[in-house]
Amino acid sequence: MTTTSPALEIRGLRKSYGEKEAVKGIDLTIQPGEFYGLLGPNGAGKTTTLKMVVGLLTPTSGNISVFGVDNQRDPVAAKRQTAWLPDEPMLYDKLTPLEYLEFVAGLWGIDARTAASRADELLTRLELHEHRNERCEGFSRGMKQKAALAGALIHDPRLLILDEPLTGLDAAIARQVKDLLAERARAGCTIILTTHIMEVAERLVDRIGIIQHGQLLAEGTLAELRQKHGRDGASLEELFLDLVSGKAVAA
Ligand SMILES: Nc1ncnc2c1ncn2[C@@H]1O[C@H](COP(=O)(O)OP(=O)(O)OP(=O)(O)O)[C@@H](O)[C@H]1O
Repeated sequence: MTTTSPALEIRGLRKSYGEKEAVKGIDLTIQPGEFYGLLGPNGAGKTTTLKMVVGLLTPTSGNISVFGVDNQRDPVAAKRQTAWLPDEPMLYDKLTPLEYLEFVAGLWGIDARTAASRADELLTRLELHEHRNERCEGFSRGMKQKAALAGALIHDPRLLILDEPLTGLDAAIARQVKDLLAERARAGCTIILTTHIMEVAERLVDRIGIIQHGQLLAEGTLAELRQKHGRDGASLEELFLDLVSGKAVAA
């Protein structure tokens, strides 16, 4: 591992489920501190790609390095630096958020004092502090999502990967989550998220990758995407729809 390594480097990544090839040779480099949005239609291969990055799926071929650590050669070291928030996070419903965070911190081997202070900070930041001793089973979807996000952040990961983190959240909770992510990004955390909400990608992320049929169709900042595709002033939604429908030529 070196300090100059990209936060994430993917080379020639492929994944087949039986006969079906879901990811067809993706190359992607994300630099430390970048906030990256992965967009694509349903079934494009976003979740499959990210699950390979976090070590939940084994690639059919290709390489993935997290801060210079090959995630197949040294999966534990790669995972230590990474957090994964799936689209349907699993919480232990019988635990309170505080117990859940203590439990997750314990899995990472974080000492009790550090865990308690991080849990306190995260629960306060996400406005869950007053519910810290209530069981998660009575929580709304948004509260559960926030507790799961706190769990993902408890080991202070350098790379945070979130699959559809804002789906199904009301406006107030979505704002809290977006603000926390923007804050983490400003503090230097590398963040990758998938979303179908174009406004989120447009406002929150630095760089966008569009995946379709298991391949990276286009990549860049919004300004770069507009320029590359000759669509001055176009919204991300317009660009996205033109690219995936083939009206704009991918570059
Ligand atoms: N466990 C699995 N077994 C077989 N096929 C799968 C499996 N998981 C995903 N697929 C298929 O692989 C392709 C890519 O799926 P994936 O979930 O990665 O897409 P996605 O871009 O995340 O989609 P969405 O936006 O709908 O979440 C799809 O055709 C999907 O049906």
